[in-house]
Amino acid sequence: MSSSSSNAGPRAEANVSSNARALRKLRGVLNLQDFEHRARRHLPRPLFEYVAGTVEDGRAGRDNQQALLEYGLLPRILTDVSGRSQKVELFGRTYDSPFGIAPMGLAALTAYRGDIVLARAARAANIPAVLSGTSVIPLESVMDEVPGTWFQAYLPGDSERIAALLDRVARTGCDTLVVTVDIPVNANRENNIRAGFSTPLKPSLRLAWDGLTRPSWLLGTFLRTLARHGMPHFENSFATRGAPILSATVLRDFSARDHLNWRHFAEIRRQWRGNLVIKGILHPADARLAREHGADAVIVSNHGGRQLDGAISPLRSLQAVVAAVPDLPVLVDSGFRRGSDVMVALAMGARMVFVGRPFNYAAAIAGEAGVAHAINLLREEIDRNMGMLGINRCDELTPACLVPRTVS
Ligand SMILES: Cc1cc2nc3c(=O)[nH]c(=O)nc-3n(C[C@H](O)[C@H](O)[C@H](O)COP(=O)(O)O)c2cc1C
Repeated sequence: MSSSSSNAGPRAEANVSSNARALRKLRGVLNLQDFEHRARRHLPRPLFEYVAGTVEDGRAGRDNQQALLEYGLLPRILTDVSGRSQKVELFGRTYDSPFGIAPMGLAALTAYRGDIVLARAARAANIPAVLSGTSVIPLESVMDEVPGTWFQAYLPGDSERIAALLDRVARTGCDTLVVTVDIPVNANRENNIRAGFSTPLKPSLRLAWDGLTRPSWLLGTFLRTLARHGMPHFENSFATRGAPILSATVLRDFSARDHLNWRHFAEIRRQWRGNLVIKGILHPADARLAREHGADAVIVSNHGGRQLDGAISPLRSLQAVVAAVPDLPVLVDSGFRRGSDVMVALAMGARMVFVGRPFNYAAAIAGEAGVAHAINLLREEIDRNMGMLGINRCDELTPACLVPRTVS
């Protein structure tokens, strides 16, 4: 018997038992919101607050929920919905659902190998996933393991450093670059300060206690990462490796993000040959400028309520953005949790919706099986809702499917 076949038994058994463990953790998780309660119990408080939190008074975050309540769906009946398909086409590729996984920094700190876990689950379900520029796994490793993953960059207003990073990204074979533009200055995340979260994390008794009281995260994510991959660093902010994630002294380099402007974007367009997406637009005029400067798609977003407090929900400007750039795919994120939420956005003209936090929690709680479960839940909700709305395809969703409602 070859050594590989003699190992297959124990390895297969280990996989079965880890799947069984994951399934146990997912029991009772019936929708995307359910992941949050589990994650609160699983993650150390500073990390949970970092993911869950918004900014200042949480107005932008609340408006993401409020705006969704202001639209109802108007079903048609007896239309024969037996041919339902939620596939959508984007950049010449057909995805199996009209949603994807938004970029989230430090995903490998909340879940073991989080960025890879998210990307693998997305690939298995044939939906897009975006690797954050604030990630701690080198983008080369992620792109090697999961080709087709998109990459998101936070760029400084510095042509040389932009060019060097884009060179690096292009060398990985990545075909879709997302440039996030709604973070010219650091947001006022008071909740992070209160919860003891900072980047880099500063070692302290409180942090140690927060970790010790979450042993499954401590052993299964943090210590496992340290043992197998060493101290995580910010790997993908620039062309070269950045600071370690746990450090008493090092400051993250945010330099010159406030210098970034359309001239840089034009340079990016000249250099980047793949699909170019601009993330963090709310104003229709900016969508028009994005198109004029060569963007291939825009993501209408208020960053999940994490940047400008008081910023409107992207849903409030979505239709105006679609009207401003009718020939460009318009994508959207911030606060979408239900299949019906996704459908409201599609009815307003979005091609695809991105979802953040719930996928992060799902990876933290149950790894790839957790993310697959989250994707399936949302996919099934969309499928059911298509049936009940009387449609077979996403492009049948139009403003005629929506009725504004007055919410007191
Ligand atoms: C923990 C966390 C980290 C994030 N990091 C990034 C990032 O590195 N780059 C980025 O463009 N957006 C980042 N975002 C914003 C998301 O891409 C997305 O816009 C937002 O989460 C969508 O809102 P939702 O979480 O309510 O679905 C982050 C969001 C969260 C929750």
